[in-house]
Amino acid sequence: MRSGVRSARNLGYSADEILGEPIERLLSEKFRGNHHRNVQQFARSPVRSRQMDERNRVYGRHRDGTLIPVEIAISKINVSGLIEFTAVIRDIADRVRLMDLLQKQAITDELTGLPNRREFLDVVEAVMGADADLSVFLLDVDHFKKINDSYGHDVGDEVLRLLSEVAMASSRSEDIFARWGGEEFIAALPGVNIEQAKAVAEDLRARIEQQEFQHHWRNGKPIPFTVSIGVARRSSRERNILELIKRADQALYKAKQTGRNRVEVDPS
Ligand SMILES: Nc1nc2c(ncn2[C@@H]2O[C@H](COP(=O)(O)OP(=O)(O)OP(=O)(O)O)[C@@H](O)[C@H]2O)c(=O)[nH]1
Repeated sequence: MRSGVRSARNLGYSADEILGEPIERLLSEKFRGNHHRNVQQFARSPVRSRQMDERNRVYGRHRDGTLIPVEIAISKINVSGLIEFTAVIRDIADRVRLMDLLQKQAITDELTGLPNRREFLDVVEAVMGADADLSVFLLDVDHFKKINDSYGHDVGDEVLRLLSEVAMASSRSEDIFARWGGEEFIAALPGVNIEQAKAVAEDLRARIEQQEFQHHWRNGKPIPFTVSIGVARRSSRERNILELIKRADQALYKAKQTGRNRVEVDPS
């Protein structure tokens, strides 16, 4: 099919350059193959207009070769038995960028860059169906209020960021580590039994106590802090992530009650 393109400035062409060229030239390879069939289908269907937008992202090919997300509104009219098509192609790169950003912000904790509570629950619920081992731990900074009160809120924030870096550096790619809220963090360890989970938590607790990491405080002086951790393993057939977290929380409570800077395991 020859195009009657009037203007394709957003794809890098002037009207003179593109008028009469095959419209496939403006499509990415992925859509080129199916283009002819799609047009035929649309021509035969009773539908008179269609809109393709970011829900089923379509990409146009810019003259310089880059792909640009576009929205295409296509409609047809019957002119004395001849079907004519009109397509309006709109560059939606800015809109797509904004939507991607908003989507990312909705699932990310701003301070640490970790997944937030909602994202953690969504991701872990997806792996809850598997029958393999799954353990979680809840981690809480000890006397964090005192850190804020003694050094200021900014330093408190820095402690939270540092903690998330240390925990992320020691976690595996399949682990899900997230900010649960405030000074509480949570980890899901797929394929890990309770003894292994306890060892992972104990290792992290000890690394933090011994300050085995690089500091970047303003005056170079480390701020000593410790954490308490509660660990629980999914019992057989347990499918409710909140029940599992509740048991980890009870273990955490016990760790706090029995002196802090400890790892406690849920007995069930
Ligand atoms: N700097 C900073 N502080 C926070 C943030 N979120 C929560 N907090 C503070 O964390 C503190 C938590 O205090 P508490 O719940 O009393 O717990 P704690 O002082 O850590 O005591 P224990 O948990 O019993 O060891 C509060 O003072 C909150 O204001 C944050 O994002 N940044």
